[in-house]
Order: sequence, then structure tokens, then C-alpha cells
Amino acid sequence: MKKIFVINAGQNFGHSSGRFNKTITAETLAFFESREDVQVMKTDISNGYIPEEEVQKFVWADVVIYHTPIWWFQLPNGFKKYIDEVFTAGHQKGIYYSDGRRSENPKINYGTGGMLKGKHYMLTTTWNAPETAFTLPGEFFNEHSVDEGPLFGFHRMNAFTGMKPLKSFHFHDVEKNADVIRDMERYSEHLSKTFSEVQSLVSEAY
Ligand SMILES: Cc1cc2nc3c(=O)[nH]c(=O)nc-3n(C[C@H](O)[C@H](O)[C@H](O)COP(=O)(O)OP(=O)(O)OC[C@H]3O[C@@H](n4cnc5c(N)ncnc54)[C@H](O)[C@@H]3O)c2cc1C
Repeated sequence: MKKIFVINAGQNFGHSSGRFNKTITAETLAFFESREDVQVMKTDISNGYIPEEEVQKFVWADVVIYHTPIWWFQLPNGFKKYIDEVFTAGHQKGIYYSDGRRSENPKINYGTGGMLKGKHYMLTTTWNAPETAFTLPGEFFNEHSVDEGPLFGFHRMNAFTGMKPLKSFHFHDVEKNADVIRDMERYSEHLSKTFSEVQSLVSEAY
């Protein structure tokens, strides 16, 4: 039995209504619904949450799936607030114990005090930016990928808790050229591939 915790960080603000992330979240839930070997819990950050209860969901899960739009090249403020509140509530209570260093040699082992070791996470993001902004020479992100560029800190944050990454999936150009049917088909294929061996979860690294 695998336990999956799905977080929808989509929010309604300005020209971002959260509908695309809601659609992705529904696709994820539908994918796992049909599987008898999987249990799912879900949080919609916009609907409110109790930090201590969220900590318990992280502790319960084998895999955490984050769905988030990107605002100003990082997490939207409501998702950042969620992380600040939940991970702080989880200090020495399931998320992380310490920064991992010891007083005898404080120069090493930073970031090894996570309490979520053995678990995995998967990230999806949505962007106005087209994929080519990350891949073409001379374009905006100077050929840095989403994961190694703007979302590097997000992945380090998860490493700090002890979790390991499954392959991310990024939706581009969703504001002006959203093609929900095509995108959900591709995403569904990604889920099938990533979770094809749900017992071993070997499809790691980005
Ligand atoms: C403050 C702010 C800062 C931003 N900064 C950046 C940035 O730094 N870089 C960047 O690239 N982008 C940026 N954006 C754009 C942002 O990333 C996108 O608006 C966001 O990812 C869209 O996600 P959403 O879930 O809110 O989608 P929505 O806005 O809800 O939907 C996007 C489009 O998809 C359509 N759609 C969604 N679901 C369905 C469905 N089921 N069926 C049919 N059509 C559907 C909607 O009608 C809409 O046209 C920013 C936006 C804001 C508000």
C-alpha cells in the first residue's frame, strides 16, 4: 500500500485563477482513485488548513505531490506561507529535527537533519513562460531548467526534510496557449511512467 499526499497550491489572484492547477489536481486524484494499492489524502491550500494536521499528512505519506503555479519566479505567497507554517510546526515533530550539523564540526553535514527520509515527492508547476524560455540559447533563463534554475531552492528545501525527488512535470505557456486536453494527456503519461512501479518508486531525479 502506498500513501499519497496531494497538495494543490493553486490560488485565485490577479490573472491567475487557480483553475489550471485545480484541473491538474483532479487528474492526479483520478489517476490514483482507480488503484487499490494506493491511499490518497489531499489539501487545497486556498481552503485553509491546520498546520499540525498537515505535519501528520507529511508523516503519513510515502509520496507528496505538489501542484503549484509560479508567481514572480517562485512559489505563490500562500504556498510559501503554508510551507513556513507547516514545516515550523513539524520542527522535531516529524518534518525536520535540526539542520543536521554537530557542534564538534559545524562546517559539515548541513541539511541532513530531516525526519522524512525514505519518502519521495513530485512537483508540478504552471507558467506563462514557454518551455523555450528555458531551453533556447539567448532566451530568458539562459538554458537553466526549471528544476536547476528558479526551483532549485524548492528542491533543496525538500532535501532538507529528507525527501527525494521523483521526476517533475512543468506546464508552460498556460495563460495564452492552454491546451488542457493535450496537457492532461501528457501529464497522465508522466504519472503512469513515474508510478508504474509504485512499490519501488525508482523513477527518481530530475
Ligand atoms: C502575481 C503573479 C505572478 C506571476 N509570475 C509569473 C512568472 O514569474 N513567470 C511566469 O511564467 N508566469 C507568471 N505568472 C503566471 C502564472 O504562472 C499563471 O497565471 C499560472 O501558472 C496559471 O495557473 P492557474 O492554475 O492559476 O491557471 P488559470 O489562470 O486558472 O488557467 C490558465 C488558463 O487555462 C484555462 N483552463 C484552466 N483549466 C481549464 C480547464 N479545465 N478547461 C479549459 N480551460 C482551462 C483557463 O481558462 C486559463 O485560460 C504570474 C501570475 C501572477 C498572478
